[in-house]
Amino acid sequence: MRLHRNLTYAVIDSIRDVFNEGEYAGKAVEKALKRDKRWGSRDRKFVAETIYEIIRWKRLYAEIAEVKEPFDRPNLWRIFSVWCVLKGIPLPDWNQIEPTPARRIKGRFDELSKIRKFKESIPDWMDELCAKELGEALWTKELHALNIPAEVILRVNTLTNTKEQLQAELAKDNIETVTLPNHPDAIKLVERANVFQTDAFKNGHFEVQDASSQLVAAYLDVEPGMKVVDTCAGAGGKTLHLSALMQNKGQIIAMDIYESKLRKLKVRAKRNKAHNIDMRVIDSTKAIKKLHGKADRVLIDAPCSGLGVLRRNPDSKWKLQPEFIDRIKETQQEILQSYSKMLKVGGKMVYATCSVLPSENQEQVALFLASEAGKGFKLVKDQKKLASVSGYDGFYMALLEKN
Ligand SMILES: C[S@@+](CC[C@H](N)C(=O)[O-])C[C@H]1O[C@@H](n2cnc3c(N)ncnc32)[C@H](O)[C@@H]1O
Repeated sequence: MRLHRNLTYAVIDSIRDVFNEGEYAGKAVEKALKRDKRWGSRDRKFVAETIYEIIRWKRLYAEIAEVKEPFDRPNLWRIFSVWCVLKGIPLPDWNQIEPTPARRIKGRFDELSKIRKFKESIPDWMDELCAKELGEALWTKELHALNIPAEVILRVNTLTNTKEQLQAELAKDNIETVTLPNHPDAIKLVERANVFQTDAFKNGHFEVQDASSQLVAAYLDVEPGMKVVDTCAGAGGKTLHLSALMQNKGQIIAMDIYESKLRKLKVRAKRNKAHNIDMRVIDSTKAIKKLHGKADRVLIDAPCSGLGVLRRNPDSKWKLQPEFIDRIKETQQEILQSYSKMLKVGGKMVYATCSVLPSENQEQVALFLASEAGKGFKLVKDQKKLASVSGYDGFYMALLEKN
């Protein structure tokens, strides 16, 4: 493989923005890909994948390169050289690149690979917290799985087409897909492709959604005609799935504290031809009180650490802080206590997160059930999805019933 200067400069600028300026990886990649319209699909793939890889392995590469943050430009190039050598790419003879014997880099790699926090490239605090909660053996396996880039999985929008129709339509664009056992609405891309440019996407025939995430709406056991409150709807990944499961019948009230996210949901709902969704911003407790005892189903897709989705958000390893996790756990319990009141007697509620930490998952549910607000609720079932077991994102979901 021969490295191209312009593509490499785009990578260097992007990792600088993520590491030094706090830019989100997704945003940095988006910006990098806009730099040159002449780049072909292989160039774009190189830029996007290299940025994500260097972000994922930041600690390991920086340790090998013996550089410390904040990284100045020569240090970013040293990190890039480590990436090249470990990929088996000959270092080009450019003036930014110092001649470094590959032997030395490989030697440091072998040495550091004996220590999990370096081998898997993760901050000390995160490694310690997760090992404490999951146990050393399970965490070692899970962390390894969370460092494997996620495949692209789609959820067919059954309001507009069938899985077979979608597969055939994508095949015409040379996008090959396979179905996934136990995930009725999911198909997986055999090879990564920009699905957002397809007519199938523009016509609302699918959404990109991980297989574990697709289990959540189905877990709520909705039926057409019900009144369903999606309390932490965000941009509506699960709201849209609920709408399809309800065959566009009944009412979904999609709530969030951020209006900007609900605005994105509005655009997606239009594209998906999902017509049974009302959006409501939670700007005071009034919005919740109005719905006390009214919902057949309540979904709490709670804000969380996101430790189950590190495969697609590797920059979270560097952005997350332990204090944030402490705060978010308090929010999760407050949400459970308050939003559960919207459920009717006889109704069902799902509490879900994309975290693998028991303290955000089953322990939150246990705390809720033992509290005053949890009286009358019972746990029907729960599922802990681990990337190391399923190959998909880490998720938790609990189904509760109110008697
Ligand atoms: C895991 S994300 C939701 C993802 C979304 N359900 C989906 O499937 O695309 C959690 C959401 O909770 C929202 N949130 C945070 N605190 C909240 C609160 N106190 N009440 C309601 N929503 C909240 C966040 O803005 C975020 O959109």
